[in-house]
Amino acid sequence: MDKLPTRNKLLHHFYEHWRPQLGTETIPIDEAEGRICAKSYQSGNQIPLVRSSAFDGIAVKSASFSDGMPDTSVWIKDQDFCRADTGDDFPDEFDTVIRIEAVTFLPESGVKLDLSKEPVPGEGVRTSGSFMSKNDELVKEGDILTPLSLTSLLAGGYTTVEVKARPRVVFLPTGSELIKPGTPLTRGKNIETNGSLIKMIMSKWGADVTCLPICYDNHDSLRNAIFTALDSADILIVNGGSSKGNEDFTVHLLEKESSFFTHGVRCVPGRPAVFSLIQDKPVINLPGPPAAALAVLSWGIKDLYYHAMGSDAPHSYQEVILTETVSGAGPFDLYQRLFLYKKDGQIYGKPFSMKDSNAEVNQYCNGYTILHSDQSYLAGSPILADRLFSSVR
Ligand SMILES: Nc1nc2c(c(=O)[nH]1)N[C@H]1C(S)=C(S)[C@@H](COP(=O)(O)OP(=O)(O)OC[C@H]3O[C@@H](n4cnc5c(N)ncnc54)[C@H](O)[C@@H]3O)O[C@H]1N2
Ligand code: MOO
Repeated sequence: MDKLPTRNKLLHHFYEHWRPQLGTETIPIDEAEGRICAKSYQSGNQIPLVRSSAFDGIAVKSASFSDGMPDTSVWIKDQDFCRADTGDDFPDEFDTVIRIEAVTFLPESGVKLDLSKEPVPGEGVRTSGSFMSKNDELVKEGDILTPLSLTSLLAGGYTTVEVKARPRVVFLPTGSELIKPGTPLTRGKNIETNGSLIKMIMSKWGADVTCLPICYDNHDSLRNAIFTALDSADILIVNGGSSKGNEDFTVHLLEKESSFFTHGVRCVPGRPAVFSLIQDKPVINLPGPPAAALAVLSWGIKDLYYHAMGSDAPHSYQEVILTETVSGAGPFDLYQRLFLYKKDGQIYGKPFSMKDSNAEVNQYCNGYTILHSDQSYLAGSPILADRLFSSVR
């Protein structure tokens, strides 16, 4: 068991053998939030192009102040000064801006300035390129595009952006005991729920997810289903049949058909997960139990999904206080589901235990942490948690 690779080693080893080959597409910037940028972009614009006022005020000639404070009561608008509000350009004969709060406009003409000292040339002026310079780097290949970085692209002169294609994820549930949701439960049957879990979570990452009909435990049908699925998949997830059961065909089939194959990870639940490559595409055998499927999805498939697009998986890590002591899982790391909640300004993580029903776990679980092998974690100690879906209340 100790020989099983850690999560990091497993993924690292997998990435050494896998060269993702996703295409790209060019889309409108307003539709690109969360997508992965396919190339670097530099600004085509210099903003402001010449200069602009840093605040609401009047633009003046600094030379007027070279011999001390001038008699501004005789100033003529648009000759000795002009209005220049925040972001405004102004004529070249002016070079300095005075805040409007220091200016009183006199009834006839002229102004009264309430200044403690003469303005320095260039004061109150944003210089050319001070907001954005031509050729400033805006985004890099592999960046996850955010509303902010996308506004930089707009300012830099772009209206579309080239992004990595959304990976096509195909989910193949296997197991003769499985029935479609909505089918009345009968003895020995179990409702297929992992497909919806994968679809809901991965769609949020931007994946294009297709869930196939349940494939019953039959070697030839499973083989057919896998190869048909590969025609339209960039990533294939085969669920169930990962362990040692009589009908656990998946693991053997993948071992036989793959160019790269690794079975097992030093983390529970999810220990018998398979990461393999067929036709240079990742084929993951996700263990059937829903807790195992969630664990492998969180640390493994998410990483791999973003790696396919040349990016790193985003996480919402946060230090929280563990509310109950948890002993680890011996030589295995433990994927510990948590209920994250806020009390008196502090965020806590309540670990679920084997005693908690699935209904209770699924009702409250909104995060997880991974506890290291051979360690106990005491109630009251800080741990690093990652959010799963909903925000913490
Ligand atoms: N003798 C041993 N038994 C088991 C071992 C072992 O080492 N020796 N490993 C255990 C571990 S750990 C895990 S994890 C599971 C792995 O199970 P499989 O991946 O082989 O999955 P199945 O046997 O097909 O199903 C297990 C369980 O999960 C339910 N399931 C399957 N698919 C779905 C789905 N899409 N949605 C909801 N639930 C699903 C299935 O009905 C079973 O109840 O093996 C242990 N056994
Ligand atoms: O690794 Mo398995 O039951 O512990 O998911």
